[in-house]
Amino acid sequence: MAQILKVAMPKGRIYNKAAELFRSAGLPIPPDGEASRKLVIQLPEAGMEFILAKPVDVPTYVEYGVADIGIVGKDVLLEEERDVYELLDLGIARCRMSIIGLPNWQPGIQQRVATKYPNVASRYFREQGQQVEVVKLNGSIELAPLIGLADRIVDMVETGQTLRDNGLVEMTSIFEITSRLVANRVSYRMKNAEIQQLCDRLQSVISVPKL
Ligand SMILES: Nc1ncnc2c1ncn2[C@@H]1O[C@H](COP(=O)(O)OP(=O)(O)OP(=O)(O)O)[C@@H](O)[C@H]1O
Ligand SMILES: O=P(O)(O)OC[C@H]1O[C@H](OP(=O)(O)OP(=O)(O)O)[C@H](O)[C@@H]1O
Repeated sequence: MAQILKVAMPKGRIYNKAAELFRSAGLPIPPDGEASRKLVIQLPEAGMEFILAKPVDVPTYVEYGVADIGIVGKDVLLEEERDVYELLDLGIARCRMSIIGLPNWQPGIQQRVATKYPNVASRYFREQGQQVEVVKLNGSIELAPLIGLADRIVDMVETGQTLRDNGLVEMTSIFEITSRLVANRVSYRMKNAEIQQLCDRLQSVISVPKL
């Protein structure tokens, strides 16, 4: 008998894009929660349960096995380094992670970088042999160079509008980011048929190659 698949879905900008993908693969998915504050939605007829999570927490729920699978940005996977299987590149919520600064930026003796991604930033600058102090912020990262908190930032660029509106420049793009389907290691074995079936259906409607 098929087992219920618990799916951790990120609230926010990925949700609707993921929901569209699921629907075009013929998989039912609840509306984006605007009408309701319900966080766990059961769809027994589809053999699924959806957990509506904060995006950064999705890999945590999957690693601990309270969700069998989840959808999450590659940026979060790189930052959180949770022990999960990355099964599919869904090709949605495409953007890039970049080093950004003021147009007149010059390397100083003490360099400070602000970001939502302190682990990714520290790794990147270490690999580049650059000594920088990394400051963690939780949003509006572009403020940091404008008001003198940091020389540069590591942040997401999608349309480039936020950079343009704040007179900042993209210096280097370090990763291409898309959303990924991830699985708990035990669930992947115990619910392999269900997970494989979901992957096959999603794979048939996405336009990027299997990882
Ligand atoms: N313009 C963008 N800026 C940031 N992330 C983007 C962008 N476009 C796509 N993404 C992807 O969407 C994911 C979720 O972003 P979203 O803003 O919904 O959540 P969040 O950054 O955790 O915000 P919040 O703290 O408000 O919940 C990111 O992890 C990234 O993979
Ligand atoms: O290139 P763009 O299309 O302008 O998108 C990039 C912006 O979007 C994200 O911010 P978000 O909207 O998530 O707000 P935040 O500052 O609270 O993180 C990101 O941190 C950039 O600021």
